[in-house]
Amino acid sequence: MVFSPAYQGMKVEKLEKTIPREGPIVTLVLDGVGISKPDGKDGDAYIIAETPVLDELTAEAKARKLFCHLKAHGSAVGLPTEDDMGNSEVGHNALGAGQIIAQGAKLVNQLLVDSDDILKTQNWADFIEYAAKKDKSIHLFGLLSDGGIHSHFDQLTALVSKIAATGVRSVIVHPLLDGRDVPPTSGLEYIDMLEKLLEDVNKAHSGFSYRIGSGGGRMHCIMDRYGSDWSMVERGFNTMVHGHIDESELVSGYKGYYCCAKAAVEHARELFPEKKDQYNPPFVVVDSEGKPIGMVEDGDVVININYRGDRAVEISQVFDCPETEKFPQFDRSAIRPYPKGIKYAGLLEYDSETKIPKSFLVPPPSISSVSSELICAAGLRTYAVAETHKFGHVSFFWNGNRSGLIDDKLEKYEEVVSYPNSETEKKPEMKAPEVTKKLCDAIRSGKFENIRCNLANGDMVGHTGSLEAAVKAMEAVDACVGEIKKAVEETGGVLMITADHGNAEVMMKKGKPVTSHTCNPVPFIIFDPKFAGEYELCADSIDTPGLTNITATFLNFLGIKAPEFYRKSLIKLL
Ligand SMILES: O=C(O)[C@H](O)COP(=O)(O)O
Ligand SMILES: [Mn+2]
Ligand SMILES: [Mn+2]
Repeated sequence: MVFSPAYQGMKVEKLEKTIPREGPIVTLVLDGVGISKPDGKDGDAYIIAETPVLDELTAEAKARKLFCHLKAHGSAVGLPTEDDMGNSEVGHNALGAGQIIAQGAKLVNQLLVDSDDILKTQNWADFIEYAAKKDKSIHLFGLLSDGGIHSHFDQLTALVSKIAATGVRSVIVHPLLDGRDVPPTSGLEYIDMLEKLLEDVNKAHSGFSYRIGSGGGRMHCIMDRYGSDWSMVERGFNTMVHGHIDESELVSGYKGYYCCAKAAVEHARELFPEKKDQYNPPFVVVDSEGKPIGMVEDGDVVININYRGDRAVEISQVFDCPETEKFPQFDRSAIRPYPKGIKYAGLLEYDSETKIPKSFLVPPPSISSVSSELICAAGLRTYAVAETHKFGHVSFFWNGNRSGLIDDKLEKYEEVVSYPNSETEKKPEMKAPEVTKKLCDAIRSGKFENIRCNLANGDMVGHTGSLEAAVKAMEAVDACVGEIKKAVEETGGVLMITADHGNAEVMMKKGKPVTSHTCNPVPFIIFDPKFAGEYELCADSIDTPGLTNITATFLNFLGIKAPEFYRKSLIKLL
């Protein structure tokens, strides 16, 4: 076996028996396409849509016993509880690593919520005790919900009370409304909970000022990912740091500056009901003289309360860039001079390869010996493709939250530039046809043994809450799967189709639109046109088969034995 120089020494065992196929082994992730309960009440875009290709592939795989359901939420993907829905980060981590990893959510709970261990860390001293000693404000910003995908309200509660106990007198919270991992207009409930939390601290400690300073919708302010729309980051930064709202926001009577968060959100709802929480315009809380009450000042501490990396990396780069350097994406001093000596930390480390952010309160999960390393060590060539919104899913998340290629001689990762987020509902086909074209070219090229692809539609359109758009999304996906099937058939490869978690299969609850993920299982379909009974699906013999079992499966198709610490393969060679 040839070892790539970067992975010399990594132990890769070949399977004794192999499944000889001429074409590549293709893993296709239909992002956010789960299997709903068949009571027809959920507004299941997958069932409602005309999906002849997927229907036929499913029927054929069932007939050959090459179909099963897999668990994609809760403990199967390392989340704290069985009520935690799956998400792209943990789903793609699971698919790439083949192991159940205690995820960031769980690690933060252990250190911050379930114990006082965080108080013993050096960073607690450097950031929180520092603010108490120097009498600086601590700014907490991030996603305000209990969706449990990027952040959790319980963690914010624990953080605020521990900061208060450390003696910090001034805390300013800059919440981003969610409506994507929780019901679309639930934001005010969380604002109320936050106001109560802060008021309780103020009542218990005389001279303390814990307040909401500014905010906005997560898909309009700050939480961009993969460089898709830096203007979101700039907008959120100016709102939070400089207490400034751009004039373009001040339309139809929207004022931008309000006496409290609740007044701001209520007014935005009245004027722009279609925006819901995700796209809520930015707001700044001002005093009776119209002065922002919570701008970031010299020497203040700024903490990102999100633990998940993809949508936290860009804003972290803004704060990590030294104040003496020009930040390449936008001018941090456009509104007023950028405050000096800001101390920035993430709740977690978001990218452990590029070390973003430079400081963090909780060490991230360590995800090692991922399948990409083994495949490179075996000298096999890999192609990965997705559109921008999901590009980091097939690269960064797949490889254990590390950016970049594992081996540039053996791997090629391609991104198809997405339409902006705001176009998703209007263009439910998204860039799936372009992604599919690249994928089929790669399948036919004969240059890759291993291929993976993510089609974003089920998830991204699912998050809009529009059943009609989600049905169109599923139909677009189906047409793409038809093309992919043809290319696999022509080349004599194998296609595995699955999803990272549910979303599009539940677009309604009690007649109301649903935008969030689900706890449903996901499909696993093997399409192997040259199948001659050399193996069988053995999901039944595995205790709770889940996403992590797919990794050993594609390794086996590639002729590689999965390491002992991987979860079992879904196929048994006969
Ligand atoms: O970031 C998002 O878009 C959602 O919160 C979660 O969706 P994802 O896990 O599918 O990316
Ligand atoms: Mn996803
Ligand atoms: Mn999603």
